[in-house]
Amino acid sequence: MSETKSEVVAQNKPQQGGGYISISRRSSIFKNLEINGRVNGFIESMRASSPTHYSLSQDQTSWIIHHPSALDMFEQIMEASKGKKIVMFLDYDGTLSPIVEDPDRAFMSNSMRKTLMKLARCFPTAIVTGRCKDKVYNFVRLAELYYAGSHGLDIKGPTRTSKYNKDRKAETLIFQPASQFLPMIDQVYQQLVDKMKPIPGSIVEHNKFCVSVHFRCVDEKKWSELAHQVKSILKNYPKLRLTQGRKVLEIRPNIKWDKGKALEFLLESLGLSNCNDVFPIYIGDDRSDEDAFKKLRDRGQGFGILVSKFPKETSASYSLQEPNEVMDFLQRLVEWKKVSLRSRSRVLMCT
Ligand SMILES: O=P(O)(O)OC[C@H]1O[C@H](O[C@H]2O[C@H](CO)[C@@H](O)[C@H](O)[C@H]2O)[C@H](O)[C@@H](O)[C@@H]1O
Repeated sequence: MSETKSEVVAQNKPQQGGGYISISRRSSIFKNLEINGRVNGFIESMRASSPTHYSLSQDQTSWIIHHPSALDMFEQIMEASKGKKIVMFLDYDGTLSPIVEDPDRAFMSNSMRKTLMKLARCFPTAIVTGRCKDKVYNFVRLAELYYAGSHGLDIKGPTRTSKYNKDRKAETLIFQPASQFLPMIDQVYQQLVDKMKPIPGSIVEHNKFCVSVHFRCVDEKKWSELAHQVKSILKNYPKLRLTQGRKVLEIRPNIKWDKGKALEFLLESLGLSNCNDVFPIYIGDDRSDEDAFKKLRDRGQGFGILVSKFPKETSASYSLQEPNEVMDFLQRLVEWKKVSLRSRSRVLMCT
């Protein structure tokens, strides 16, 4: 897939705050783009995809003002949700499980699993991930959740009945808007595996409707070779597109479908799409989650929470620093629900 300069710029500063590069860092990236051309720009963007440090306290302060901690703002958030149906959308890597070097070992803690189980008893809950749906299911192992794998290209409803799907037949909800891409994705996966063999540390992961090329463990000196190889394959597949996540290049079908669309589809499946009283909360850490954050802003419903220790450009309203804080937030939601149910039943008993 040939890439023009403006496309590279667009990847560095995705639409509507989809980028993950701090303001000061971004301007230096733009300078680099102009001086060194598109290869360096792409490499800068790869470097910025998963920052490990941050130094400018000025940006840090403005970040906290504009994206306060969802834990600190818990009461205000709950006040805003009053009388509305909360629906939970959760990304997996970096949100429910900590980022680790080996993608096959990104396990979720047992306490996170218990929290999710309780959460799903209180609110409809979906996992929305770039991973293959079955792989993420093996990590989460909760049949009462909705799963949207491959960036929302592979959606499946709960297989265990819960309060929210008891009227539906198990496994009725299945949606795969890009099934015609399966053979192409298989082909590209094979080619990528071959091309990545000489690059130590690279990992090619088959995510069913998408492919991930990981460079977290690749020496930075080899990044441009890796990017070059990926692009040389993709130029023969104009129906695929290249996006970036945290130290990962993602190859996806070039169709108008993303995590935001998946969120909308799931709300529709729950019969909540046209309700004014729905309050979706989306928690995620990666660039692809921005599509969902933006969707919530556009709908004027609920809000997004970005999981990040570092200031990033985002359409999310609040922040949490890491998966442990996500778990605290989810536990508080469960407690809040219990208390509000108890006080409602007390009111009913008194009337
Ligand atoms: O949408 P997500 O659930 O966030 O999936 C995006 C990618 O997540 C995984 O990679 C990331 O986590 C790995 C394990 O912690 C880490 O090694 C890697 O550097 C991260 O990018 C997953 O393996 C990818 O396939 C997903 O595309």
